Amino acid sequence: MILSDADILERLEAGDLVVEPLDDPELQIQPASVDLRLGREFLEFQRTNIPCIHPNSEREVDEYVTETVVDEDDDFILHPGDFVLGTTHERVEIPADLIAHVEGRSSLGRLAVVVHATAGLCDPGYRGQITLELSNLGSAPVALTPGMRISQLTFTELKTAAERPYGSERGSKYQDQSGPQASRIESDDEFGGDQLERED
Ligand SMILES: Nc1ccn([C@H]2C[C@H](O)[C@@H](COP(=O)(O)OP(=O)(O)OP(=O)(O)O)O2)c(=O)n1
Repeated sequence: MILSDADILERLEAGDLVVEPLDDPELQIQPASVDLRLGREFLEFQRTNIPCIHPNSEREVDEYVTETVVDEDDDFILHPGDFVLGTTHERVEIPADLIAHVEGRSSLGRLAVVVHATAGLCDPGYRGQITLELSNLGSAPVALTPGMRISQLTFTELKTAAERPYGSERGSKYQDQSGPQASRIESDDEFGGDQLERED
């Protein structure tokens, strides 16, 4: 069951679902979602000198990203074909019996701005700001202003609460993240290993 505006308000008031700061609830709480605003920090991939990213190489991913913090009242220009990581201004706490989905806003979609290129799921138990995978599929640069409503979060009730919510056991490498976080896929091994053993 997807939470409606009344359900969302009830859970926010109960305090187990957290979206903060929620400065303008009347504007931000939509019929069945909460609009989240764009933060000021961005991570951009270098355009040159990247032979190839090896996801499993220790910290290699970090070497190829540079951080930009947009000044107050300034914009971040997202050029056609760009892929950058941004962040929501709000931090969230998702209780063990809900799962949240990061969705785009139609008004930005109509400008060809995508807010999550691939992954849009916030696990039960997740706490932190949400890293946005921003891309511009159009042919004109688009100015993104920190503080603008950039994405919306929907909440779905689980049939039963997660027994091992995000943060409680292995994995959970993005728990309590603040600002945009580059991929930490290289620590997958440490957290259980994704590589299949070779059969000789
Ligand atoms: N666009 C998104 C999507 C998710 N998350 C946060 C909330 C999720 O609960 C957490 C982990 O997401 P995934 O489970 O999709 O990521 P991984 O499987 O790579 O990480 P882990 O191994 O920690 O589960 O990251 C985020 O900040 N931005």
